[in-house]
Amino acid sequence: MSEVLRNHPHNVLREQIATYGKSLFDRGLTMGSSGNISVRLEDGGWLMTPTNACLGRLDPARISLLSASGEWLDGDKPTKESFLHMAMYAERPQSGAIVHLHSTHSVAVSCLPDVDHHDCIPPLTAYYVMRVGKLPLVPYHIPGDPGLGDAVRGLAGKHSAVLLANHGPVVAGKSLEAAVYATEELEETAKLYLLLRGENPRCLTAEQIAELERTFPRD
Ligand SMILES: O=C(CO)COP(=O)(O)O
Ligand SMILES: [Zn+2]
Repeated sequence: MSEVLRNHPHNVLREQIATYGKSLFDRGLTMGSSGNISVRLEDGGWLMTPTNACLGRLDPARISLLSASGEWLDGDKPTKESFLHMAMYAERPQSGAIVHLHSTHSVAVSCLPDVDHHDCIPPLTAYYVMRVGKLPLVPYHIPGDPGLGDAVRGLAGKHSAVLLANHGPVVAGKSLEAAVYATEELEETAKLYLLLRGENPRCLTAEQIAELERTFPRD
């Protein structure tokens, strides 16, 4: 590899995507070749995980490079949900990274018949409110369906995270670290929600939520 390529600023981001992907996969937060990760670049393009890649075994050099218009420039063929990521970024100029997983408890919630489509998980803990907030449900689409982009477009301006019905979460963050933290918080709160179903848990009050939003504003 030439010195120019070795020192390319994208390389740090490529390594980060592979490191976080492995961490998520190793902890069972997504299985097989499910899930995808993207990071927005300064020139308006993106790095995205390749389609059918295992997040636990990403080769940084083969991560897909897309132009600002979504054209595949380099690396392996990008995720079939690149348009979904791009739709979310278009609504969220403040977001620098997006993580989509098939994390078990979040997927379980996405399959429940009686979830509130405007907000699938109640405000059980402070960190859930701080990192995720309200979580709308996106109606079921086949993976890779361009209709997913349209469905997300209407929601992503107001929400940094959405839950795809019978599928899984898509979570945006200021940085890749922030998107990963929010995805982890969502998964843990989905687990708590399932543990507490039928127990009539005490949720945070509107005042407690307002205090958190004042003290720890989400991007
Ligand atoms: O989770 C996935 C589809 O919903 C994975 O798809 P890709 O392998 O194309 O990224
Ligand atoms: Zn998926």
